[in-house]
This record gives sequence, structure tokens and C-alpha cells, in this order.
Amino acid sequence: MIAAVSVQSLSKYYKDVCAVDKVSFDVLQGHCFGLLGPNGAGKTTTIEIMEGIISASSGQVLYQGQLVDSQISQQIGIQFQNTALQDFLTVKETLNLFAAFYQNTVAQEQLIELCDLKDFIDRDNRLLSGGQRQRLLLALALINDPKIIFLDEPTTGLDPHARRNFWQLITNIKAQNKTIILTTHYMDEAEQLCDDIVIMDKGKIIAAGTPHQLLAKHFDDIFIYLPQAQVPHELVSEYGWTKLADRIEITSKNVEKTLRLLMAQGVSLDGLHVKSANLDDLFLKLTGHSLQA
Ligand SMILES: Nc1ncnc2c1ncn2[C@@H]1O[C@H](COP(=O)(O)OP(=O)(O)OP(=O)(O)O)[C@@H](O)[C@H]1O
Repeated sequence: MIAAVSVQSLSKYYKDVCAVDKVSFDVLQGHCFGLLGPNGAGKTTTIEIMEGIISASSGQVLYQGQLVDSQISQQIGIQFQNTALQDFLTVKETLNLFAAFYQNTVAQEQLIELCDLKDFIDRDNRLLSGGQRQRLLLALALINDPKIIFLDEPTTGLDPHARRNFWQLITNIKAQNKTIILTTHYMDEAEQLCDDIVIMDKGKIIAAGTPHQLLAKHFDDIFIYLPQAQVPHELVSEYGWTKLADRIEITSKNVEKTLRLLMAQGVSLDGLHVKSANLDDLFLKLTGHSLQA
């Protein structure tokens, strides 16, 4: 199967700064692909080379096996984080304005439906909430009926409700067999939406795979938390458990055995919290810091 986009040994130097260092990955047709990494990891540089906005120092990007060229902008959709919307235009007028830039466009009713714009279609851009603005920006990214859509931190700054609404839209778009390339600082977003992820740090790929594969590879432990006051210090040091601000973190391969041990030691299980590792834990393990700034 030919990848929708294939990034091959891509490097980018800014004078002596190596922003991207021999990065290779494939994005499969119809998948949601997540590019994750801390600030300065090289994500934007990689994505901008893929979008044909800047050129690589070396390496190449292939779309369906063909080298990326200036025509690519007609075939891809980009939702930029900070697109400036024209003041004094309504949402509908904005859609019309952007449609004029492309040879092929999607029917406006379809976009309104897909991005759920109906309730504010005649509203001035300046009066949109954060979530409504993001939905309009998504519609603009879809206006040329692209097969591949780039979303740059699409839910940054949105409240949890608006984020969940937006995830639903992305799921609907994916169901149309479109390929989505997403950057995000939210690990729950990546876990929810992405079929494949690549984690970059300092210009290099440090992990790649499906969220499930990556978690299975790096963790076989379950985390158990108990309020600190309930766990005697001697037990914490004897078993090498971790003291957090107000909790004790116990990593365990066998939850049942650990709980039995705690009970045998007379430790109260009030306020017990058990969780599996998630992408945030993976990120912390691989990079030494949490992704959420
Ligand atoms: N135009 C430029 N000139 C010089 N250095 C640059 C330029 N653009 C990016 N860099 C450097 O390249 C490295 C990678 O930057 P990039 O913006 O790709 O990272 P990022 O992962 O997108 O970070 P963020 O999450 O903060 O957007 C950084 O060290 C950055 O300072």
C-alpha cells in the first residue's frame, strides 16, 4: 500500500541549528496521524516542509509516491492555529471568500453540516466563541475537498466541552476516508483520535507506533495511588514507592497482589485510585517532562 504521505530522511538546518534531523515516517490513507513533541521539538518545521511552505535542507516528502511541489496547496487542507479572519465579514461571507481561492470546492451546505456552522452562519467573525472559530477554521481547511488535512493544535484554548465537540467533528471527517495530520499538546486528544503517532524531541523521532503499541512496549505497570497519610513511611522506603505532593504512587504488575499486601499491613484503601499508563506517562518517561506546558 502506497502511503498517503511519505516523509523520507528529512533534515532542516537554520544556520547551525538542526531543527529536524533525518526524520522518516509514513502517513497511511484514511488514518489520523499525530505528531507530538515538546516546544522546539521540530514539529512545525516538519509539518511546514510537508505542506510545501518551507523547503528541506535534505530528504524528501512524497504524496502518493510523487514529490511534493507548489501545486500541493490545491490538494491539501490546512487549519492554521492563528489564521486571521477578516473583520466585518460573516461566517458565510468568509466561506465564500475562501472558496474563490480554489478550483474545486465542496458544496457550502455540506461544509455547514459537517462542521456544524448553522447556528452562527450569519454572525460576524469577531463575535464567534473559541469553539465556533475553530469550527469555521476547520471548514476553511476542508473547502477545497482535500484528501489530506493538517490540523495544528486545533483545540488549544478550548474548554473541555468544545474540545469534545471538535473531536466528534474530526471523527466524522475521518469517516469520509480523509487523512488527518494533527499536532497537539493534549495527550488525551492524541489517544482519542490518532491511529498512529510519532513523538519528536530535539529534531529526532524518539517513538513511533499506535498509542496501544507504544504503551504496551513501554509499560507493563499499573499505577496505584493512596493518600500519603495512610501509608507508613517504612513501607514506602521498603518497597521504593514514590512520594508525590499528597499521594503515594505505587507501580505494580499485579494489582491484586499489591492490594493484598497493603491490606495485610493494615493500610486503609480509602481514596484508592488505580490507573493504567497513558500517553502523558509515556511522554514523561521518554523526555523527562510532561507535554502540557
Ligand atoms: N526560522 C527559524 N530560524 C531559526 N531557527 C528556527 C526557525 N524556525 C524554527 N527554528 C528552531 O528550530 C527548532 C524547531 O522549531 P519548531 O518550531 O519546528 O518546533 P515545534 O516542535 O513546532 O515547537 P512548538 O511546539 O513550540 O511550536 C527550534 O529550536 C526553533 O528555535
